[in-house]
Amino acid sequence: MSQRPIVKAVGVISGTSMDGIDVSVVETDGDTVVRPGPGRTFSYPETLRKTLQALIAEPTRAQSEPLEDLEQAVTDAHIDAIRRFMTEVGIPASDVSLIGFHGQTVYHRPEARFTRQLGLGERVAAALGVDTVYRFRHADVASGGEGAPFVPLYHRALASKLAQPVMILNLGGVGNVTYIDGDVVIAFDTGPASALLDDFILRRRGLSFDENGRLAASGNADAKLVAEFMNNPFFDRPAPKSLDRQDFHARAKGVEALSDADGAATLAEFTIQSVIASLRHVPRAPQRWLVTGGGRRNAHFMTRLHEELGVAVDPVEAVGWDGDFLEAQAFGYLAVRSTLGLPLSLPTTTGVPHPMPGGELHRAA
Ligand SMILES: Nc1ncnc2c1ncn2[C@@H]1O[C@H](COP(=O)(O)OP(=O)(O)OP(=O)(O)O)[C@@H](O)[C@H]1O
Ligand SMILES: CC(=O)N[C@H]1[C@@H]2OC[C@@H](O2)[C@@H](O)[C@@H]1O[C@H](C)C(=O)O
Repeated sequence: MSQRPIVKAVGVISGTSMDGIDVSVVETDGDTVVRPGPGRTFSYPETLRKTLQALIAEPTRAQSEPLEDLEQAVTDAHIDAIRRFMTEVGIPASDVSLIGFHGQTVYHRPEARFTRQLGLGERVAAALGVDTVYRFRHADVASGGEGAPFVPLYHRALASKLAQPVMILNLGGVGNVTYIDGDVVIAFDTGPASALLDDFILRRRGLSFDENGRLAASGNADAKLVAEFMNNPFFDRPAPKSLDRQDFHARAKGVEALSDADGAATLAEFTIQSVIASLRHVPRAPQRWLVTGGGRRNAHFMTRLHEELGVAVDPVEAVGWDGDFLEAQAFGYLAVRSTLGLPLSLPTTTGVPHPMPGGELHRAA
């Protein structure tokens, strides 16, 4: 039995896809007890989303401009999302002990000990009257860690009763895996998930993603180009390792010569092969993969993964989790861990020298 009190924490994140602000809630002791609640996604105002998309395409600006107005606007969009969430699911602020506020990643360069998430924790705490934890990744990066992925300890808590080893795969803008086998937790970013494909479909068709992977499934992947993409030292680099959303964009230009369908098929295959390459960095091949993030809705990804891996590949809903809100819940869970001084990351999840606490707490008053 856990000795720690169980509290209600709201977690909020906008991922690298910038497709919306995800808010969810978890009741937890910050350790082994995790009871996920409902979640909601709220879109950024269109102009704000466009501003952010333009910003991440210009790494020098994302790295060094002060971006004060933008950071306020991003924060206010999150505050609005949390307010709407609490109203819609009927949880008053007075019932919430803590908010875990991830913010919006706009630039991530752990090798330079730098990661940037736009978001003002003190503004959230003051506006909502709830203690708020933010800046989750900073202590990790400052001590030489990758600063990502951070969801693995939440995966571990959720997966404690599943047959192991099990692999949890998040297909967001960037892909990441968590390998869990008892006390062994190995995590790392795998490569692009939907980011390259999303940007390609937007350029070619004016659509924000390839619904159900239909276009990719209708084309033929260019094997030579896929092999070229995969001929990248990143895939042999031992874990832990992490990526910026834009890391593969410059190298993926070869698809421009292809038709819409073949280009989509080629980029999708790059994602699949980069996921398969993750097996190079785990001790045993898991007999089950659980897929979370928006990419689990891409039927072409799921079919190809199953064909290549030859084992069960299921959306996380197969074990009762909600693949739209695991990341939001994770930052609620990590906020509680932060206030307890418990580690948020491990040498095997981010490469930190020792299990690393982190996050900064802003009191509501
Ligand atoms: N029905 C669908 N068919 C195909 N792809 C989909 C579908 N629904 C969502 N996606 C993909 O999922 C992406 C969003 O996934 P998700 O919300 O998990 O990303 P994120 O959390 O922003 O990213 P990250 O985990 O990298 O921070 C979309 O950009 C889209 O490419
Ligand atoms: C720096 C950053 O925001 N990284 C994201 C991104 O999106 C997926 C992958 O790359 C993962 O490493 C991370 O997000 C999740 C929430 C994580 O930290 O686990």
